Amino acid sequence: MDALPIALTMGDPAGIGPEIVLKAFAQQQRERQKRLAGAKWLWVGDPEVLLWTAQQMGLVPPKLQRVRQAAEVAQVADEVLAVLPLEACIDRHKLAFGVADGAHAKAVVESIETATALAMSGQVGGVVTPPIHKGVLHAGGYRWPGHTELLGHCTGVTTPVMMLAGRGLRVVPATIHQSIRSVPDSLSVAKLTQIFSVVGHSLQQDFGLREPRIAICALNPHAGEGGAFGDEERRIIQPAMAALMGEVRLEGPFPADALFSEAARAPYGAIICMYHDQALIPIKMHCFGEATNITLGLPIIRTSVDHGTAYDIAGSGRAKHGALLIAVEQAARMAANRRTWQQEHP
Ligand SMILES: NC(=O)C1=CN([C@@H]2O[C@H](COP(=O)(O)OP(=O)(O)OC[C@H]3O[C@@H](n4cnc5c(N)ncnc54)[C@H](O)[C@@H]3O)[C@@H](O)[C@H]2O)C=CC1
Ligand SMILES: NCC(=O)COP(=O)(O)O
Repeated sequence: MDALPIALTMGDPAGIGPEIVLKAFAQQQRERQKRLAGAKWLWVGDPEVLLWTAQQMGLVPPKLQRVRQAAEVAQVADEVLAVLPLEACIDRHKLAFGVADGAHAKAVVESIETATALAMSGQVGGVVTPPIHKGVLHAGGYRWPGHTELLGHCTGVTTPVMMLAGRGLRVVPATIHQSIRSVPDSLSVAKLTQIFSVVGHSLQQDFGLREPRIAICALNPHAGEGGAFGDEERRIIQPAMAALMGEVRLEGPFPADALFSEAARAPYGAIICMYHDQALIPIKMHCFGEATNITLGLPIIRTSVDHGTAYDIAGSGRAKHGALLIAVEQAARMAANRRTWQQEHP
């Protein structure tokens, strides 16, 4: 068993996050012996949210034990969920499933910041984040569109990189939460070079691939067809690839529509895409509910589910929790891989 617990953040209290934590923790307990890492969980959030969710949904309320620091988790019994409460609270009398409420943003952000600080100081092995609602953060006055950008801020990393991985496919959007209109202007040689380098390093360090090959998607249809409709491939993507020649095995830029057949993608450890949907549509078609959202390039391990807050089904009991269990296992596996890598590359 990993000595360090995995921190789970609170996520959006009005979405399906608390429900999938309750269901996943119960399953994790039932299958404790066979589950990969067996790391203990530390839920960082307002305990009232879990109790309220269980009560509203008629679920057996979990046994919770409040702790003041991560080191206490080792003493918490296996069948009990350790909880690190926040300073900011959620008003359970105003909490309603499926309602985006900017008043929750402070606690949502504090949970992520606290868990990240625990990981930065080596008190937890990684951070797993149930979904947040980006509109809630925005309404609460926060400028980060999502976890990825907030985690970059908390860890002092200027280019945090999003990856979604599942059933043998790993995709990376080079641009994330921004308008499609703004995508071409925000691609630069420097930015892509940084992302390509982060992905190459992470495939070795976190995923244990020795000499990963990485496919790069073009931005334009048919990779611009020799400049007939778009020249970002020639002006930006190719020079970024050239800058890493001999360091990272990059191939492309390929027309994106041709890359996602099983045969085309088979040789690659990851496919780097130029914008959010170019990456996320194929992975969600491939294995929605089983993929993990991972932030690369951070000094800590962070994984998440591949889905959002699902307000449309929050409170109905229909939320599937499999992606959360997979995300926890992925975090534990990455932490182990990273430790091995660091021992071999002091
Ligand atoms: N990791 C994160 O924090 C993520 C947050 N989001 C945020 O979530 C909010 C809602 O996003 P949507 O685009 O509506 O995507 P969504 O993933 O929340 O929902 C899309 C569809 O999938 C269903 N679904 C999602 N998760 C499910 C589960 N575990 N079990 C059963 N059905 C499930 C929903 O009911 C809905 O029909 C947005 O604010 C978005 O930004 C979206 C993706 C990831
Ligand atoms: N579409 C993925 C997503 O929105 C998750 O973003 P993040 O909160 O992990 O940055």
